[in-house]
Amino acid sequence: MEVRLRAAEILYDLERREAYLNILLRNRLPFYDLSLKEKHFITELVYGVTRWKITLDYIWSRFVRRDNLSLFSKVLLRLVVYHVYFLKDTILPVAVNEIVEIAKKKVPKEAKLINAVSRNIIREKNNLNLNSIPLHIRYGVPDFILEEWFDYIGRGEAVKALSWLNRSHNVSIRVNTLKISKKDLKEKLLERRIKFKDGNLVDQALIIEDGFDFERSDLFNEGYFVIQSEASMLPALILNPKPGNRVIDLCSAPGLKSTHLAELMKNQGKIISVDINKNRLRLVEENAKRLGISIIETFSQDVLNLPSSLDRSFDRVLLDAPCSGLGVISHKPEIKWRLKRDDIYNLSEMQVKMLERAGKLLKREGRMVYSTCTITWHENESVLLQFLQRNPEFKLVNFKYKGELFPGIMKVLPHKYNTDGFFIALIGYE
Ligand SMILES: C[S@@+](CC[C@H](N)C(=O)[O-])C[C@H]1O[C@@H](n2cnc3c(N)ncnc32)[C@H](O)[C@@H]1O
Repeated sequence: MEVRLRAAEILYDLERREAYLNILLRNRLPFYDLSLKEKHFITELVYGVTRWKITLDYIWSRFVRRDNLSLFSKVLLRLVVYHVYFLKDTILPVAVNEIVEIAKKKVPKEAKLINAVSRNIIREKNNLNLNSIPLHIRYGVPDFILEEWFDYIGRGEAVKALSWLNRSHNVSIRVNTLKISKKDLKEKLLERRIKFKDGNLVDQALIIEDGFDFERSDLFNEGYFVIQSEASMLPALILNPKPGNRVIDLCSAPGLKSTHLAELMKNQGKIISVDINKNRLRLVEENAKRLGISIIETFSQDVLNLPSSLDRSFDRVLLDAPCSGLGVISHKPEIKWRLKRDDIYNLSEMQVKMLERAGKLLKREGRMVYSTCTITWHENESVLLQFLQRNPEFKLVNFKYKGELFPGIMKVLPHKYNTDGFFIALIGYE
């Protein structure tokens, strides 16, 4: 019973405290007296239920008339539906009995109802008319996100992207070539019987194929790698800084891209890593230290309030803007339920202002990258268009990546490149 109880507690806290799923798991799993297999099952349950929340709610609520059910009971009913429709290898009566036992302990007044509803869900499981379910509920996203994606990338691509984003994928790492070669890191992984393969998109990336307690490993502590999706490695590669450059990374925490820039610069030159959040900026410092990087200087500041003394003084500017994060919902599925339609428009307005400030920092011959980890027109192309219209001295700069020519913009759709969704634009002076 403990596995399902822990999963229910995590799901309850995720919603009640607006917490983050990966952080809840990282903080709690090590303290459960459970096998690795059981911990994997907790992870599967909490990710699955969070991804499909809207679909699970749609199904159980057809059997419940009252609308004042406690959050914990809702979580338990989501778990029941998830077992019924999404898990192949479960003995349903055992799972449901356990969930009812949890209900008796945690929500005794609603336990009878949970029991009755669960039996009804199981009895009716083959009578669900898929065609009657609204599309966004079938694909497990809020309606406005599906509308946005149908408009932005077309129906076919949107459905493929969602199918990719609604699953778990192997984690990738970026080899820190300041400390170790890719070949030597591969040998060390092999010695530890950790399965991996080469990245799909980035030479410096390795994809880890089975469970590996990354942050507790000696290889991580030695600073041999960074945990980073391949898509997130592209902005630094496309910005292509040179050793000795003066670089500014405007929204830098926790420092994945700042440290990547430093590595590409062979730890020579200067990087100013700005972030509005002081606590998160500390993570940049910790990461730089672990990775053996000495050219990063952190600066806690709102991008919009950067002093004019910095203007026109950087060879490279990176604006990895705060965004709605819809490209990373495969590993942060809670994001999609917290986002509101207006958030996208508000973010877009802020991103345009940030990009205008960023442009002023660039030297005449310099290059700037605007990137987001999201898939919305308003936060990507629309921001660029507004910026270029208001600042005609700038243009998009064509670039090549792995032999392919990109017209200033690389739109990484997750299913096409088998990595997070990302948007990267390279900008320079006319
Ligand atoms: C997408 S994350 C950056 C990830 C980072 N580039 C990396 O690769 O590790 C966005 C960051 O922007 C910061 N941020 C948000 N608004 C800001 C502002 N007005 N000025 C500076 N930083 C800001 C947030 O604190 C957050 O750390």
